[in-house]
Amino acid sequence: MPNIFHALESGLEFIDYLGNRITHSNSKSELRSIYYEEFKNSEGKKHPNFSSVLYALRKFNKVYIIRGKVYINDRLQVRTFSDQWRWPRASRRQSSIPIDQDTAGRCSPSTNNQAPTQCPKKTMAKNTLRKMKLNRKEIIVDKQGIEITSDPVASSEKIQFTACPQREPFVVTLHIANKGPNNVNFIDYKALSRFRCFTLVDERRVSKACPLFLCPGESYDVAVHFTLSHNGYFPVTMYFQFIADLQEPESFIIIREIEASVQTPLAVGLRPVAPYEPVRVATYRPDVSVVVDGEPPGGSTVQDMTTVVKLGEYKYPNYLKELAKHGLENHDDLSPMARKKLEEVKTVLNSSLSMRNYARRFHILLHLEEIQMEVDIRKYDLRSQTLAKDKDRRDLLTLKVPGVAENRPSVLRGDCLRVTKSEDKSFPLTVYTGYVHKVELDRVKLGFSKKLLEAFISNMKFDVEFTINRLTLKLQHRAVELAVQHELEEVLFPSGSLTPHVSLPKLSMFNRQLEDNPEQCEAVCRIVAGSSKPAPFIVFGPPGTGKTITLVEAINQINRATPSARILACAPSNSACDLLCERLMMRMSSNQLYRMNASSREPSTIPNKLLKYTNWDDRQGCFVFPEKEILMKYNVIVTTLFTAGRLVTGGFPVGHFSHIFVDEAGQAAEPECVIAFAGLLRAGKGQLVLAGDPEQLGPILRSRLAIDYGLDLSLLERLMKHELYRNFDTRFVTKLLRNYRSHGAILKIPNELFYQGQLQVFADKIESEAYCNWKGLPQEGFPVIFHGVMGKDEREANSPSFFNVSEIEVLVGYLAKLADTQGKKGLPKLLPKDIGIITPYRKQVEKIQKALKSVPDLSRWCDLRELKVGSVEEFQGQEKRIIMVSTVRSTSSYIKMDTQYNIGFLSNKKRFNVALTRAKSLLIVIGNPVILKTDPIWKKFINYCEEMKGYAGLDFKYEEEEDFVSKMASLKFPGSEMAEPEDGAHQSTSDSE
Ligand SMILES: Nc1ncnc2c1ncn2[C@@H]1O[C@H](COP(=O)(O)OP(=O)(O)OP(=O)(O)O)[C@@H](O)[C@H]1O
Repeated sequence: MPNIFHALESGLEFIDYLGNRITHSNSKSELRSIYYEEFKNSEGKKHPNFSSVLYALRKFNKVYIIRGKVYINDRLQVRTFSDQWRWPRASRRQSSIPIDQDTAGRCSPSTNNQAPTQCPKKTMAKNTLRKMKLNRKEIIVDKQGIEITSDPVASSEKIQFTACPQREPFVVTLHIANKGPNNVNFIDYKALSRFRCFTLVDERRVSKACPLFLCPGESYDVAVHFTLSHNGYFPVTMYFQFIADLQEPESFIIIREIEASVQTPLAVGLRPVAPYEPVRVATYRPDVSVVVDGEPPGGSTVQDMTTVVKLGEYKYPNYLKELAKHGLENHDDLSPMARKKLEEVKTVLNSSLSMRNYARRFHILLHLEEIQMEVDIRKYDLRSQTLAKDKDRRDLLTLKVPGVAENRPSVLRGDCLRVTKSEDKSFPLTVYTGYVHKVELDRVKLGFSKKLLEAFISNMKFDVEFTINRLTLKLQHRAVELAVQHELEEVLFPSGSLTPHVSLPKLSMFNRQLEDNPEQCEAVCRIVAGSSKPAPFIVFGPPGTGKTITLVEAINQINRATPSARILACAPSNSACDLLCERLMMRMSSNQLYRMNASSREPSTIPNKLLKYTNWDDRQGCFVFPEKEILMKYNVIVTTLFTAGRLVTGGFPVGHFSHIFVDEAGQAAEPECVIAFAGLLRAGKGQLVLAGDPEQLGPILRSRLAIDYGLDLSLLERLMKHELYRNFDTRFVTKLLRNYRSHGAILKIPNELFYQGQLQVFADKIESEAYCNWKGLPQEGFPVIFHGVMGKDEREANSPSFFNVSEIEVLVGYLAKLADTQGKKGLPKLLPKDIGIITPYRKQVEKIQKALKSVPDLSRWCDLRELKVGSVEEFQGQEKRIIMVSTVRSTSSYIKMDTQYNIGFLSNKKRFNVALTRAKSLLIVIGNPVILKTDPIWKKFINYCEEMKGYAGLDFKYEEEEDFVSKMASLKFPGSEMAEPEDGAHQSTSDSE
């Protein structure tokens, strides 16, 4: 809150400044425009915002306001100026400048392209931005004799400078010279940027109210004083307006772009390795081809488990592709078959899900998803790519695929790519299929036929087509069919009528912590007793409420009570399965517990401590799938949902598993979840247990149609709408609400946003308050930091992924502080494994990992590899003492792209929820507040941090939206009216994708 006397002083100065332009009553919005456009930043002084000034003037009876009009109190003496700042000077030298008087009495030079007043300001502002981008070349050049040079000198059309964070101002001087033969009037200039990290200084205080007459040979300096105390990237576009010919009062514009970068030396090592150049997309080649098959990575898997239940092909009918193309609407282009089937398909999709339409409906939805996947994968095709011989294995070729680590495209070990020689114009065309042997950060290693390897010469160019892996789709198709065949109606659509009332056993818990939580204890007892059978039992609850712990306890109890019990424990992701395994291995030997990985998993991602429980055979250097009979001896098998399908294929008898658990069940689409039990579970005999939270990450799907007809609904979420579960009948469901993970301040916003404030804070005080007195906190006792950084989201070389160096610098600064303070003044000793860094883009992960290695302050930690850096998906179900989040985004026009590719934090509330609920004691979020605040959820979080004084970093105010819009709308640019653009937080005109 600015000092009221300071605001009053500014207010009086402003009234003085208005001089004879002030009338008895002025519209508030007009005064606001003049205040921001002309007065606030033109005197090298820090004036408060307009509202504070107006408030002070009213408070001291200098003005009063009635219906949006500001009335000057008659008793107030308005000083009138006649020095060089005011109109008299202008009129003295060039009285012939035509001045329009607008409704508020403001004077402005007439322009022919004055925007109509009825045009909404926001649209005008957006048009201005669009025009600036489109006409950049035209408006940046010197013209009509005016030349604008700068110190520092511009290179590549930009005035760029890099500074270390500093308190002293950095000055950019703009030298405006009239080198032409005619007089020119310098009538106005503005700095276009939302950020107030600078002040404008010019001796004569040029403005429309006070233009400057430049004779040939005359020049004038304008200085921009930057105050740069924070890391980041601060672009400012300087806008200069002139009138050349006094008879033809059309103004002309010249702009200059300034880019200030504030960096530490660390940033130098993280710079883009090469300018971003998007990969070129292939053009389509003829369909008729001869296919030469490559070498799959078969030698790297030992398959002792024979195939008993074959997986069908489940190809979609052609008519469905036609129907999908037209959004399941009738269309003239439809074939007679498609037209005939349209109603049938729509009837199935529009009817509510039941056992009668179960398989048919999911077949259609999965087909629609596949059709969309086929369309989407074509976007990644490449042309004229060079393959290279692999250094380690000469029988493999490597191909650069820049987005592969972010699943753009999704490529797994064992997948197949099709390549053709770029110059090959033969007919039919020869297509070589290459099998993926290894996926690395930005390249894949491929096994091709001998024929291609023999003909291969370096620098040979190829066109590449990616293909989709149908295995996961086929497994889902088979699962929904098996669910019907094995009559799982009471599992999928439980009536509750077959569920007997059972008495609950009295159990002493392995994990004594659970004994203090009646809900967890009851859930364990009910699962052990099978109280919901044949209906599934659901453990439901927000983050950190002990769902996984409850499942693990139940598994241990079953194992003790019934050693002959056979348990399958699944989750959608490898990381969630690893976590289950980690917690189970505390009480189970490697003879009892088996972690079965898919052969497509990259072996290096398996945590070391799990190795002896897994099917990775270090001696043979490959994954092993043992015989069914051997596997059936394990008490507990842990697999992902998809890999559970391998057990069905291997012929595990129906009913072998007495219990099937699915953790993080809200993350899987229903057919994916069904893979874990269809063909394995005998209804009535086996117990299915689901645990999850629909507010955390859900299924990722591509087809809009499939989503609209419900494929994105998890089985857990669907069942939770069912009467038995909705009313929390304790025989079927336990709702956990005690959060044992996090400090209350960390939970506050997710709790309000997603759980109606029902979550209760039960975290251990010593652990959760461990960082409340850390000296790195802006506010003692509040272990949440939002650190505002005005960074730049960059890309490099061919990679579509983003990174933000300024955010990494800030992040590393916090890490260094943490490393330095650990074990001191009551702080716990800290190890790299206690910290997690979440960021949505693979490139940022890579750059953070690089930065970690290069910072001397962090070298005291010997095993930095244990500091996990990854996406939200990799953190679902996990927790760390300290979580740092780098949001990366700093340009709003990319947000749509993030939504399209299912990455990024904005516009995905589930990702926000998971990321912000992983920390136990300290949460540090680093991001661009302007961009993030465009999202209501992030806005709430940042406002909360500001209110609680947990806000750090970028401390200068950015212009309020209304003021910025007014300023932009008032600018005059050449060029026709454009469609609405997207506005960015960076107002540099060169922002481009
Ligand atoms: N009854 C309890 N008493 C004390 N601590 C507990 C209790 N139950 C769970 N915890 C602890 O709470 C933390 C979160 O548990 P867990 O990972 O099982 O939660 P979750 O509900 O599965 O979380 P998420 O939804 O994020 O996957 C763990 O550190 C666990 O040890």
